[in-house]
Amino acid sequence: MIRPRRNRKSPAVRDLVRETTLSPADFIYPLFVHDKDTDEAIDSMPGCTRWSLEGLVKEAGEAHALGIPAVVIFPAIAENLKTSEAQESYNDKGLVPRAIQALKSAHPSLCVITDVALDPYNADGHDGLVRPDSDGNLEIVNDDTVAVLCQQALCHARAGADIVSPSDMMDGRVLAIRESLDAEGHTDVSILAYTAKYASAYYGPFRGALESEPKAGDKKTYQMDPANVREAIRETMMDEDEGADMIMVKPAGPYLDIIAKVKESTTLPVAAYQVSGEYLMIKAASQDGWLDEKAIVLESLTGIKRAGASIILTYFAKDAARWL
Ligand SMILES: NCC(=O)CCC(=O)O
Ligand SMILES: [Mg+2]
Repeated sequence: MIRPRRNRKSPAVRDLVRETTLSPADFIYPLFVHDKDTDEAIDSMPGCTRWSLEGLVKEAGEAHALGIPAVVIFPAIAENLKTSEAQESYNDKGLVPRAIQALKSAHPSLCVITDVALDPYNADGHDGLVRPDSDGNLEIVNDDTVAVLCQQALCHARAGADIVSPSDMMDGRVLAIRESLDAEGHTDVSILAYTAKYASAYYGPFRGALESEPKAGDKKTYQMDPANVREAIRETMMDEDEGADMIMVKPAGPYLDIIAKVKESTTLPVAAYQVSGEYLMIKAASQDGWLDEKAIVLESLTGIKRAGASIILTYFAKDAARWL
């Protein structure tokens, strides 16, 4: 008789036949930073912190020592620096360039990734510039935003970023950023594109962390409709053509089918972002022992990797690296 259970009979046999293995080397650790001397717990994301520069460097060092190769930094920008044109997003003396420099000088082998989008800097809380159209309705404009994103990517590259990661979902930004970087000699700076970023309710806790909730409207004219999968393939083909080095699907857990299909349609490395709402659901359910946090975290990350993501952005990166 054919008995599949023979391949499950002992830990040793299960180790031999396992198809998916998680490793700390799969993780990108998202870290929040603010321009204050103290570290602050984030109410909307229990267990996460808005770090001072000093705290950021220490936390990133601990993660790197556990085998995590990369961090991505998200800045909480002071309210008085937010403007309608988001000029602070390309200030060479701004918080992000200083964070990049501090991280790279303390941990030269750590891969430092930056978020390229305007929402932390934009008085309107949108990823792009908000302008009235001819009828007076507010519009998130594409091409003028891309010009600012190029300035922002250059600012990060000058400060020493290894990878810039546009999360804005404007059309044409990957090519424009690639050309801007190359023209200034940053030919080795990579682009990790948020290729299939969905207009998701799972981002709620993150916007609390950065106080970057859109002031008016939603993000549905630029982020993707959760109902669509073929459109993700179209976005993938475009970002590959435009010169992306890696592509990303976001969120991760509720979008495993997207990860799998995107993986089949590209030869680029595929990343997936286990976002703040996914994090919070596991945290909340584990707090009173309703779920076993460690088991759930490792199972959710294994599922994301099995679906096809070889790179996972997760707020659990440091815990998971410790557990593995
Ligand atoms: N551009 C980064 C994000 O929007 C993160 C969303 C989340 O973790 O919910
Ligand atoms: Mg696109």
